[in-house]
Amino acid sequence: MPIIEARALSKTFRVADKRPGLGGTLRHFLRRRYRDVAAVREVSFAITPGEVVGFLGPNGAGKTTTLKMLTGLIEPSGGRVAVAGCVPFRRQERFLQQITLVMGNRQQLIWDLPALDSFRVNAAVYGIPDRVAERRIAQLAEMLELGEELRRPVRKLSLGQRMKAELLAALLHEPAVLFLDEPTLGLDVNAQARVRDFLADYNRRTGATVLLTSHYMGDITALCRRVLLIHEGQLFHDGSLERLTQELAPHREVRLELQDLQPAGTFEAYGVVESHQGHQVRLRIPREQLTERVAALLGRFAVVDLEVADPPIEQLIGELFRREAAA
Ligand SMILES: Nc1ncnc2c1ncn2[C@@H]1O[C@H](COP(=O)(O)OP(=O)(O)OP(=O)(O)O)[C@@H](O)[C@H]1O
Repeated sequence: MPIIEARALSKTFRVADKRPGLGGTLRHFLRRRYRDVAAVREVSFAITPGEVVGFLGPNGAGKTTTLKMLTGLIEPSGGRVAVAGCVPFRRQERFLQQITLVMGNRQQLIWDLPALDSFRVNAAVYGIPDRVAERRIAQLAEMLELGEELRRPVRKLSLGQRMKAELLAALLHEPAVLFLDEPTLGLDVNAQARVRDFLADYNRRTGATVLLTSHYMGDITALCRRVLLIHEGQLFHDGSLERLTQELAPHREVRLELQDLQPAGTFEAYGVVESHQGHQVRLRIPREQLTERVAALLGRFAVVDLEVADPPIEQLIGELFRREAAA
């Protein structure tokens, strides 16, 4: 039984079609014109309990709008959606008790108070008894490596500490479903890694379901076996990141470090030469010919180092959408 299910889920926003300047404002005032923006178009997917799913797509693809429909913040224009057996937009208590939404660019903690005070407010809102709340705060604080910081006003915390405190606040009611929109936004590499480790650990310990958007591919590769890729409001891919990489890049990249210099043109027979400078060579080789070509390279040249990699997924997705836009 899926815990999140979307069927032909759609959202169209009606936006004012106003020309710039005073003239435009006056004209709009006298004769209002609107146009429809189809932010999400017939998106369908099902997520089973315990899955950690990445939600990818370029800016404006419709990720946040989808998350808002899944959490009941906005009403779908079409289709059906169910989360934890509830219709999100009804915002029933039973639903709110089972979900949480964390947005990297918004905060729910009270700026001038210590995070601990905000946690107590949250605990009261969710009807969590004091002793239970204290125990959960202690447990989550340990997992998140938070301590004395929680007694300082939130405004005095670093971005990374604040984000971890936000996560703690969002998880206090032990939701079964976590919707995370850019949870590592703006964090430095170390803080990103800590938030990531925490999420992986939390999922392992509690079996919570996670749907996560991130511009940092590192988050997605570290956490998600499955990814949904959305583009211009439509679902483009639903499956493993590996399969997405294979679909987008039917080749792999081979990087060689040679012992001896070789003349230009030497490697054209082995693949598409992306660069050849001094002892370093980068080749694109079709996946199905990889073993045979690498064996041939190793047989023919003195190779000091060899690395086989997939092209970066950001690059592949970027290329794909540029190709689509040009078509
Ligand atoms: N309240 C709104 N009113 C009108 N249009 C909106 C509204 N919210 C979103 N849109 C439009 O819907 C489309 C999808 O936006 P959305 O914020 O869901 O994208 P996103 O994938 O989350 O992008 P990003 O990665 O930049 O956050 C965009 O064209 C956006 O301008």
